[in-house]
Amino acid sequence: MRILADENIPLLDAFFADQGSITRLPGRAIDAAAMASADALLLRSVTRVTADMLQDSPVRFIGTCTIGTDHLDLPGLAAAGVHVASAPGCNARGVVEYVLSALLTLSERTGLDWRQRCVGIVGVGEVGGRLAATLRNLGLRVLCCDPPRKEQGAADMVSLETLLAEADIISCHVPLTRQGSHATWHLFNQARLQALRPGTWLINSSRGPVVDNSALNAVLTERNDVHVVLDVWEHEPALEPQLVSRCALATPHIAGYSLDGKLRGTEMIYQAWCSFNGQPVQRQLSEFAPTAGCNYLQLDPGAPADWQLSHALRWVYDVRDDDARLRAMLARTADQAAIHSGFDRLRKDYPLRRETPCVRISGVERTSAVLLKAAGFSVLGQ
Ligand SMILES: NC(=O)C1=CN([C@@H]2O[C@H](COP(=O)(O)OP(=O)(O)OC[C@H]3O[C@@H](n4cnc5c(N)ncnc54)[C@H](O)[C@@H]3O)[C@@H](O)[C@H]2O)C=CC1
Ligand SMILES: O=C(O)C(=O)[C@H](O)COP(=O)(O)O
Repeated sequence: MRILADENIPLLDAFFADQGSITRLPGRAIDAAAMASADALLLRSVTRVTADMLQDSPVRFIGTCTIGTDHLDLPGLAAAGVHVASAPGCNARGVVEYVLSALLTLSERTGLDWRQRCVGIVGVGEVGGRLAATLRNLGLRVLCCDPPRKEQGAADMVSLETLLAEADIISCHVPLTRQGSHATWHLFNQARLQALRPGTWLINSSRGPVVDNSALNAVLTERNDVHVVLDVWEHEPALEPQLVSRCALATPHIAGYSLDGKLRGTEMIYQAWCSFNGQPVQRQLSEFAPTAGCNYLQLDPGAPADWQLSHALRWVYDVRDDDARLRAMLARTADQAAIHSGFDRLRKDYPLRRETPCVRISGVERTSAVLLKAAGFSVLGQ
């Protein structure tokens, strides 16, 4: 069995070494020629695969260790008899922590308390659903917009127009789709961007083309009341430096880049591989990776509960660091080829980041403990 894999998949050998010979390539270098001599592909989000690209290839299994699948032509691959597996929800908690950190940062910069604002969530699946639950636990008013789920009977959904009219903060968690009645390509087009309420915070950590980037750039030229956070870009790894400079926070598609999320993605694809090949699952992530519950944060017991929450969220993940790294890269070059490689380098050399569930916090009062638990922390001794 010849396995062709993205070099950025962690624990490849631990899970797959005895399943065949593994060839590693940068994800963007995995092309039709490379696929022609592989039986299986293990990918992340940067490798596009269509049925046409596999015409000369024996590939029958594709596993993408990511939530998103828009890089794969799912109908074409299914028609060609290629089995595709993805990793739903693998890094959803990381994205939630990214959004919480962005809210905290915008709150500090604008002086507006994020916990007093109304949040509109567009796309209420693995990420959006967890974000909505966390924010509601923290006492925020949350509006949810998910027309496909509404059609399936989900209650309490609002239209996008209602959400645009009522939400102070909009966070986008839809898949990128280009066809069908709920296509999300340019869901945030010029008209909707212009219709944002004064002072709106708009966060996109789904896929770049969900927001029309050129329309956004134009709208931000006219309006400085809207605060935009972008983790994903319409033409990434290409970036429009002017748009970056107009964003309140700008990061290189790392919202879900917790170590836990990446490792979970590899394990889920290993499980799908075993199922596809009719073989038992013989390995588990816990054999190879440090388990949750290993980090401790000591908070000042006398500090106010809101401070404890902010401090703990910052300690888990601080979006300002990723924003600073992207801006520093852009300050060094205006050359697009260098920007492409700089963008990918920031992702490849991403610092270690662990998710909240592996954090235990000691030394807090009861009010703080309630708040911290609502945000997803386990609180020692409570
Ligand atoms: N920036 C990053 O690092 C990451 C980005 N993502 C992106 O986030 C997306 C969402 O992730 P999940 O929540 O796990 O996916 P999911 O599939 O669990 O949920 C997506 C939700 O969006 C809804 N939806 C589809 N079309 C819609 C529309 N037109 N308007 C409103 N809702 C619509 C679906 O019904 C579904 O409930 C992924 O597809 C991926 O592209 C995911 C993980 C990490
Ligand atoms: O899971 C997804 O969907 C994502 O967007 C991933 O976090 C992207 O990671 P890479 O595949 O680009 O490493």
